[in-house]
Amino acid sequence: MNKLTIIGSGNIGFSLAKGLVSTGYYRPEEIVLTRRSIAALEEERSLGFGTSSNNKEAIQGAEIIVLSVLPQQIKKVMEEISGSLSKGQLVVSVASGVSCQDVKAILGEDCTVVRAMPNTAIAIGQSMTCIATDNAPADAIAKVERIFESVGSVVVINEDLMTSATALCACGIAFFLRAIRAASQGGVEIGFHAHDALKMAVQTAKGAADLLLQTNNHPESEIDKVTSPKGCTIAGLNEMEHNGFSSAFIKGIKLSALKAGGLYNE
Ligand SMILES: NC(=O)C1=CN([C@@H]2O[C@H](COP(=O)(O)OP(=O)(O)OC[C@H]3O[C@@H](n4cnc5c(N)ncnc54)[C@H](OP(=O)(O)O)[C@@H]3O)[C@@H](O)[C@H]2O)C=CC1
Ligand SMILES: O=C(O)[C@@H]1CCC=N1
Repeated sequence: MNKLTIIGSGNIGFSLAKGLVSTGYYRPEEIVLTRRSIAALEEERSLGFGTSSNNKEAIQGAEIIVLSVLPQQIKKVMEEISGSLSKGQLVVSVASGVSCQDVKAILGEDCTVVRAMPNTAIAIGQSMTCIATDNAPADAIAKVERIFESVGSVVVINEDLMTSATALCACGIAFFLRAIRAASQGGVEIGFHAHDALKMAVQTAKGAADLLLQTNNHPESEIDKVTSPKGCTIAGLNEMEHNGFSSAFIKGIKLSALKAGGLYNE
């Protein structure tokens, strides 16, 4: 019997499955992944996962069902599986902008629903995942927490902050990746070959993140250590700020949060 069925083996569903297997939390044969076409699940099959294009069959006997389709696709999926759920099955939705109440409106008010908002670093066990629920029992939340803690860090938050979590953490991966790309492009302009510039930018970004994780210091206190008086760092930093660096980041995060909240009813 499978323990976990992931409906929607796309970017995040498949990443979640791979992450959970690579950290040893589940064995591949304990996870079933679905898509609308069985032919599209070849890679999943080759890795030993169960695969199916029949969502109703795929959820039979599963302890946990993860809904990992687009917000625009989830209604159809929920309507399809509604009525096939068994008592005690836990539903975890990773869909942006879909509330626990939206899920229960279709799957039934007595359904236990927990929302999770991971990011794609889940594939390598480095996700920042936010978890929320309206009224799932503590043991259900703890179960979901343990799963996502095996593939990164977890914060349990109020459900009304889930769209904000989407912007900061799930979309956030893309924002930091773009910042790294921009740094490497700057590196090329000042003399490095692209592959060296990218390697340097990536390791520098990793060092910055690890500094904060390991010291718990505020970013600005670490910045103070880099910015020599009349030096080149403060000159570059201030030039970036004059061009709206922090402002652009903040505005982007605010717009993403706004957009995330409206995806279900688009
Ligand atoms: N990508 C990310 O970084 C993150 C995404 N999310 C959320 O996760 C959800 C999935 O996003 P993402 O993985 O990027 O999207 P994808 O489009 O990559 O994945 C969705 C998957 O669902 C499958 N699918 C669609 N309809 C059905 C169906 N009826 N039955 C079974 N499978 C179906 C699609 O396959 P096919 O078309 O072959 O059926 C596809 O593989 C979204 O709600 C998103 O908001 C949350 C956090 C991060
Ligand atoms: O862009 C999106 O809508 C999804 C949700 C969070 C990350 N990717």
